[in-house]
Amino acid sequence: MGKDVIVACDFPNAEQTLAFLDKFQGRKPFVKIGMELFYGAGPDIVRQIKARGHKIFLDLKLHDIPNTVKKAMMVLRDLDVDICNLHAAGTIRMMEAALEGLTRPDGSRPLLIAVTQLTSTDQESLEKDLLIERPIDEVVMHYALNARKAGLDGVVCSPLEAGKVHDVCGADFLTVTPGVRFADGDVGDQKRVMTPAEAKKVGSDYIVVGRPITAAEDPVAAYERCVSEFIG
Ligand SMILES: O=C(O)c1cc(=O)[nH]c(=O)n1[C@@H]1O[C@H](COP(=O)(O)O)[C@@H](O)[C@H]1O
Repeated sequence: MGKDVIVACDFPNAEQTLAFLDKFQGRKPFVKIGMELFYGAGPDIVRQIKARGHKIFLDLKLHDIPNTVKKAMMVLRDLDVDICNLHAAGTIRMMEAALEGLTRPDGSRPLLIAVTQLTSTDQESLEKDLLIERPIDEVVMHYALNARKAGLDGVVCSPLEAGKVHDVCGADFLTVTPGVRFADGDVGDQKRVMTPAEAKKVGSDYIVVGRPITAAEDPVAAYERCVSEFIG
């Protein structure tokens, strides 16, 4: 899979999501289904969006004991999505168990990536709330290396860390990067942000963009702007 813009469809139900996707007419953006939509609409929304021809990143950020994560992944593998994720903080063993669960009997599986540190976390909250007294990019690299050791395909991180993750883990280790904002846009609750053009320069493989597209007056124009800045 090449570089792409993934649209975070953070809506509470199927109706709003499908009405949003209808605006794109012939185009089929790569879609992220996160907790809000999955909990609101259930697994059927994955099948519906897949049937419309979109690639899907199912962002449920699993984080539990290895056995529970493995069994949950065995359920998710039948949804036939393109990318799944979990929290790297769940340990290397948990990530290995997830990979076992996600692998189908014929050996095929969706890509699996691990969240390193959420893009809403900054150095201050890392130290004060999480009691991790290390530079945030060092923590991200450590978690990325753990994900690679477990056999995962890449990580979710800020575009600020994408270049270094590639240096440390290899050029083909995927960097899927939310925390993307236009230069003239609202940052909201994101802390570690870059523009789509900056994310391109530092070598992010995918950018994940939600509100700058979904809350725009013209979402299709906002999506096109992301594509032209990030892919050119
Ligand atoms: O795993 C994710 O997708 C994710 C990880 C992370 O560190 N930060 C992050 O923002 N996300 C998701 O990326 C999307 C970003 O949305 P916006 O902030 O609206 O662009 C949301 O759906 C988040 O759940």
